[in-house]
Amino acid sequence: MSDDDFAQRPTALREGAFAGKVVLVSGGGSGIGRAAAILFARLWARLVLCGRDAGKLESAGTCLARLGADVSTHAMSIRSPEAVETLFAEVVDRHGGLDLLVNNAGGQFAQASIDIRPKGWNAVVDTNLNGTFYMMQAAARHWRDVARPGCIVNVVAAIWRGMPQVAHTCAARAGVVFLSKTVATEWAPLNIRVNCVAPGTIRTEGFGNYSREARASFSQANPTLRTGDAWDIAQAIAYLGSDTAGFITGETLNVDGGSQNWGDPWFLGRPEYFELNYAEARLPENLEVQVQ
Ligand SMILES: CCCCC/C=C/C(=O)SCCNC(=O)CCNC(=O)[C@H](O)C(C)(C)COP(=O)(O)OP(=O)(O)OC[C@H]1O[C@@H](n2cnc3c(N)ncnc32)[C@H](O)[C@@H]1OP(=O)(O)O
Ligand SMILES: NC(=O)C1=CN([C@@H]2O[C@H](COP(=O)(O)OP(=O)(O)OC[C@H]3O[C@@H](n4cnc5c(N)ncnc54)[C@H](OP(=O)(O)O)[C@@H]3O)[C@@H](O)[C@H]2O)C=CC1
Repeated sequence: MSDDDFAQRPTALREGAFAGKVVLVSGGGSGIGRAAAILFARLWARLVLCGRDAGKLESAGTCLARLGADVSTHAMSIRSPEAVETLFAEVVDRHGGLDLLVNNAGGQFAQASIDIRPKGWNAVVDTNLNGTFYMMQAAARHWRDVARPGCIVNVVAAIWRGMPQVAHTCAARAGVVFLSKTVATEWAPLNIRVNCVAPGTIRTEGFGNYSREARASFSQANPTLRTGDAWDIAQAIAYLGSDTAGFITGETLNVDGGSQNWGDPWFLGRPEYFELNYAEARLPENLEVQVQ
């Protein structure tokens, strides 16, 4: 996976689908956000990238400019409501408005929930839930004030069976899913659609935060027995953000290789209690059968 690869991969979306549209991608300097930004550039969007690391943003901005996009980059943290307000003022000033917000910034660290300290819990919830809300609210206020339609796509996670060893992010992402369902209704009169994309295990720079053992479990965490890549998620984001999805709101699209049905990621490695050992597993007496 590389910028060059994403610049050429086939896409189901129509060339020019985002012509004249301004798309803001948070966390656009790396991984899923960067792949999505490349896809939007190929669909002729004008791009705004934000994240904390100015170097990552600059590198992504250079790549997008090479693809012909009009792009601005903004180093800031979505955890600061003031920084979010400033970002939106800069976007309006520089691009004249916004059409699509992609809330992709986020992350977590692996720890057993019994050990998570308040500062760590708050860091994760503040980023993934509160930061996402500040961005959504700022976008909605903008669209309300200028009486223009808008669209939001939030990147969450496939949390549907819980996420052992990352309880903080599971709680925050569940919050975003139900926040999205709620405002999809509240903001429908403003002509704003709100949807989520729930990735399963997606091979990105973010994997570097996890041990080798954890990463090995990620590729075994769904019935396809492989990880997805950032392009899988980028395309889902662009679809939900496009006019083609104009009748979809309050929805969550899972792009997870079927992880809702089978397989578990273990962020710190699988605890002994959950090790599978069919050879030594004993059935209750009345279920023992003779195998020929
Ligand atoms: C559905 C299946 C999913 C499968 C796989 C998923 C993969 C991904 O999501 S990959 C992409 C994600 N990218 C990341 O996760 C980025 C890595 N994480 C972070 O950037 C940060 O940890 C953060 C955003 C979650 C927190 O940011 P920040 O406020 O900068 O946090 P601090 O580093 O200052 O730490 C605050 C506090 O948090 C606790 N803590 C942080 N890291 C750890 C750790 N590795 N282990 C334990 N605790 C940690 C700790 O309490 C920190 O306070 P201090 O002790 O005072 O440092
Ligand atoms: N890869 C996977 O398997 C999965 C990923 N996800 C989620 O998808 C999203 C993208 O992850 P991915 O691309 O894999 O990993 P990355 O770590 O590459 O992306 C996370 C991005 O979020 C940005 N970010 C983090 N905190 C903040 C903040 N406070 N303010 C602004 N930007 C911030 C980072 O930028 P910077 O460092 O510049 O701040 C970074 O670009 C994340 O929300 C992630 O948790 C969900 C499920 C699975």
